[in-house]
Amino acid sequence: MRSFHPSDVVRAAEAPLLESLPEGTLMRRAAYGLARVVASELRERTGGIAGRRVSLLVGSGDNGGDALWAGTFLRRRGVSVTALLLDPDRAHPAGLRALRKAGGRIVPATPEHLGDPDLVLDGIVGISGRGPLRPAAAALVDEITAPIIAVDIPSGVDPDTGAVDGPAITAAVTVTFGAYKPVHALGATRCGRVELVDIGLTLPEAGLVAAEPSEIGAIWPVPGAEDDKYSQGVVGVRAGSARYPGAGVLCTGAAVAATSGMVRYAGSGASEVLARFPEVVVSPSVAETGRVQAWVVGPGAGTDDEACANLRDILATDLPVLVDADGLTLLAREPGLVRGRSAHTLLTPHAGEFARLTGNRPEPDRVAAVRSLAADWGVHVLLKGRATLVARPDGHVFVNDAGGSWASTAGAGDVLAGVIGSLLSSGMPVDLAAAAGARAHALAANLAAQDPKSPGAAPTSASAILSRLGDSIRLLRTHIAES
Ligand SMILES: NC(=O)C1=CN([C@@H]2O[C@H](COP(=O)(O)OP(=O)(O)OC[C@H]3O[C@@H](n4cnc5c(N)ncnc54)[C@H](OP(=O)(O)O)[C@@H]3O)[C@@H](O)[C@H]2O)[C@@H](O)CC1
Ligand SMILES: Nc1ncnc2c1ncn2[C@@H]1O[C@H](COP(=O)(O)OP(=O)(O)O)[C@@H](O)[C@H]1O
Ligand SMILES: [K+]
Repeated sequence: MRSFHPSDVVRAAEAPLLESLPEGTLMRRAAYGLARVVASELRERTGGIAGRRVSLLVGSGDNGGDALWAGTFLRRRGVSVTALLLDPDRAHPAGLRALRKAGGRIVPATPEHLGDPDLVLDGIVGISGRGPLRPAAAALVDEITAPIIAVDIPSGVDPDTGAVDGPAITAAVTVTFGAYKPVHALGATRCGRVELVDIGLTLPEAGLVAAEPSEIGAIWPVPGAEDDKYSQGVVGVRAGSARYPGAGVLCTGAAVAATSGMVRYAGSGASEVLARFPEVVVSPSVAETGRVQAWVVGPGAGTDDEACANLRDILATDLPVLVDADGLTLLAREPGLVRGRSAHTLLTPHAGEFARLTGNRPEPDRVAAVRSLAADWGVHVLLKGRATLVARPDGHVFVNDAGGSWASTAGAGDVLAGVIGSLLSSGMPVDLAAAAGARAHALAANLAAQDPKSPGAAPTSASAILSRLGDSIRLLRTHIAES
């Protein structure tokens, strides 16, 4: 698992090292790692290091100190370094002395001093920064055309929530120290590639984690020698309606693709489902559906009296239940239906549905919001988006950065519900099923946007995502062999 630690935890972990090590050791350790990444980026992008130009944006805190020390190390490799000081009287004194001694140029932070660098280092603010870039920094950043390497975090992006509320850095690479911070998962589009430099911190267990592809590949259920269609879990899907038959087809098809057991469909879209997926066992109603080990209820299922009665009946079982879409709209009116269930419930809202359930949108602190709903209702919650979050009632959260936004298309959520439902029926713990499903779904969306015959990517659709699920699971499972 990759762990993400909030800034107060990182600061607390730094404290004993700051006490025990000679002054400046930790910063120079961080800056040395940073300089190595910058040097390799220079080589990769320009073919060399000596004689290349790097500009440093230097703020008033230790983040600026990191940039100044990295500039010092780069000078020793023949790089031409210019430090632009945003607050000259407060720039890190030791870093400033070292860079000056190493032959760096030190200038005020105005656009005319920006020059034409090969790379820019963002040392404006680190984990103590709050709010957007201030006007002088924002004006300078506006003029930059070179790729930016963010020091620790991209300045202007909240380190703990990834929220952006005004001008902020968009980095090609972020080099972070000691620990990944929440922003590196929650604000991935601002961070670019993230490199971690070990500075020797000892950290507590994290409350926000991401599963590695190999870990998901390793737990993905596949049939064994003793298995049959029932032993691997049967999922019941109550989705689709006369108005939205497609939701039933997409959700059921995704459940079929995700695992090898059996899928039962209950609802009025049975003939559409069968036409596309003849392996599904259909029945016209929930009551007439055979035994299942988990239920998915809600995608396109309507909000009429029958849909409501079905939701009640399904939630009255002692089986794990995933509630999505129309099911969430019904639940918002009657939250009591999930309280005190003997089995787990997973709610899978997008931001709008989240607001329907709680009265508030989840931003800007999406992790806190999803934790609070999960704890208050005693359920698991998957909050959709570019960074999908999965919260357990005990506050533990999985994050999955989709690595792209191709899944932002109608019906993609129906596919996600089917995948996770299938995993739930296999007996996988709810948080892992949700996290693994989100990962496979996001990967399938990225694959669907690509074409092996031509480079680049193009808009895709829910049907295409569904058709690439198998490839996505195969890819995740090949990571087991590689790791
Ligand atoms: N501790 C360690 O051992 C190690 C720490 N390390 C490094 O230190 C970094 C943390 O450094 P830090 O705590 O000095 O604060 P940092 O984030 O540089 O700047 C905050 C200052 O900026 C200001 N400011 C605030 N918001 C702003 C805004 N929006 N726009 C502009 N300015 C803003 C605010 O001052 P103000 O102007 O408000 O008085 C505040 O004082 C950390 O991320 C890592 O890079 C590494 O060297 C490893 C070892
Ligand atoms: N900007 C985005 N980047 C990446 N993934 C996204 C983005 N927006 C939505 N998604 C994903 O696409 C799916 C959309 O689900 P949902 O909103 O329920 O759509 P629908 O109801 O049309 O099926 C979810 O898996 C969500 O995480
Ligand atoms: K920074």
